[in-house]
Amino acid sequence: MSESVLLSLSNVGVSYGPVQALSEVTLQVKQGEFIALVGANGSGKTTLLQAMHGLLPLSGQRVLTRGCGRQVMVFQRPFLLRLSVWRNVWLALCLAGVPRGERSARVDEALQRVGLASLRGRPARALSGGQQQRLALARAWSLRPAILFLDEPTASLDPSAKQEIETLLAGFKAAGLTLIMSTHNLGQAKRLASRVIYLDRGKIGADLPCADFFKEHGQGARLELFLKGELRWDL
Ligand SMILES: Nc1ncnc2c1ncn2[C@@H]1O[C@H](COP(=O)(O)OP(=O)(O)OP(=O)(O)O)[C@@H](O)[C@H]1O
Repeated sequence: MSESVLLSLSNVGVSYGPVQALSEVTLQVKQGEFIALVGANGSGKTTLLQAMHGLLPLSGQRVLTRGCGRQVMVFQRPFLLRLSVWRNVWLALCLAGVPRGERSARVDEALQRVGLASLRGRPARALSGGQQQRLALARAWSLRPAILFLDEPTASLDPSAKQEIETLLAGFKAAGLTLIMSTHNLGQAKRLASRVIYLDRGKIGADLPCADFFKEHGQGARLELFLKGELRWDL
């Protein structure tokens, strides 16, 4: 894996009025990593994704490496337009300024990749939840991002749709994409991620290679409880 840094945060804080959602966050994202963000409800995962993506005002420093490339975010519930599957991807390429001559081939390739080529003419909003998420991934993939942010991408899906999305994400990783995903599913983090960042009340509680994160010893007491599913909100 190349060690080139794409994005760094230095002593970053984010607050919503009186709520300090993130504080003292320092990290670097390297090319080709698959980072899972885990932590209890309200620990700051979505806020960190949005801060990394540049969607929120923050204190501290966020630096994108020059020439880092495009960043795209996929949400838990994809926002799809009242258009066909094919047009939803095509329009994203249009808005991103991809030259007209390249668009069709890129849409076709992306739909093929996620297994939706045969549904290209369907209204996007008539797809199942799993298919809609695959369409959101096709749209993201077609933009050829350098970094893909994913906010609980399988949270509302059934087990087989979850598995399909995991397979696609593993394929994205194998193709060299850098991925950063929040998840409540520790099994999913274990299966997909190369690195796990554990957020605890807005701060980084652990930032480890995946295999080290899931070792049963040497963790802080709160992380041990979190891993066992026994972390109470008031502890
Ligand atoms: N728009 C907002 N206005 C005020 N407070 C907010 C807002 N968004 C998030 N917060 C607060 O910021 C903190 C972090 O929230 P965030 O959604 O980032 O956590 P999370 O780890 O993604 O949670 P979950 O797992 O429940 O999705 C929480 O205390 C939350 O209530």
